[in-house]
Amino acid sequence: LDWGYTDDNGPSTWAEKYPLAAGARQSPVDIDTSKATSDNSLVDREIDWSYPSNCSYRIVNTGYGWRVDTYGDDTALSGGPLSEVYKLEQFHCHWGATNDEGSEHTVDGKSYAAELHLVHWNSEKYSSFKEAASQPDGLAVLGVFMEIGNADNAELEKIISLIPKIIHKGQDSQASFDLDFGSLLPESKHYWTYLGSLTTPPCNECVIWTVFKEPITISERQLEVFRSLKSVGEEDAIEPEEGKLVKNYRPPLPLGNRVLRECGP
Ligand SMILES: C[C@@H](NC(=O)c1ccc(Cl)c(S(N)(=O)=O)c1)c1ccccc1O
Ligand SMILES: [Zn+2]
Repeated sequence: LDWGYTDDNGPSTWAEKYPLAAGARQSPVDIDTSKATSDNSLVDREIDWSYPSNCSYRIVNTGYGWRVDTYGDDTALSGGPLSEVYKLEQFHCHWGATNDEGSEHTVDGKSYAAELHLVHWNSEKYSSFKEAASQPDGLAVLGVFMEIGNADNAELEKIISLIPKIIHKGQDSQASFDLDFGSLLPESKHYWTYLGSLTTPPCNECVIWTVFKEPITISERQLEVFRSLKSVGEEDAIEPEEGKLVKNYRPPLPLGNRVLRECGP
């Protein structure tokens, strides 16, 4: 892998091959709640999403984690910090080796056990995800913190049940049952928003970030299934314990002189 999350190819090395990673508008960031400013325009235009509950989808092991590719036809995200309507392209997750780390954004220095990212692109202004990913307002990502709870997350369970089929990099599975993406979001619509980047190479500075304040819960067992994924292909003959994707999060970068806005207490 030319980049990854180990000591020799991890976040501190990315700028060597991906110069954008050293930019001034990088993600994730530590959310310093004392720096967040309320903005009435955010309150007036409530963030709104519509995901049909009968979406078919494909889950793939990209070597960096699992990713669910949606066929975003009748999906829509608008309002809040967004001036146009964005379509859902894919969603994926970041996690750590232990439960006290794993999220990418942190809140006053606190990490959550994992973080879900729903990646949307500005289909009103641009003609493809790829084109949008080269524009400053091209992508809109919803970030959802995940904390350990006793209950399994029922919607995530449908994804988790497919992971044993995609243990190795490059494997994918077409899901047969429906997934209600909306149920992966917290009840409260309160969030922080700022301008940032992809948190993975090539780290394009093209993302309007919206990070929900309220976490959803995931069980320890479910998180362990994530950590059973491998970053290498089936043909890479290595020891059974090697190549496990026990962590795939980028630590926070400086907010710098960017504005951090919030909607809701
Ligand atoms: C390849 C790698 N990155 C993406 O897929 C990706 C694409 C666009 C965006 Cl905007 C983001 S992000 N993290 O800024 O929301 C991540 C990846 C990471 C983790 C799990 C699976 C996986 O495939
Ligand atoms: Zn992500």
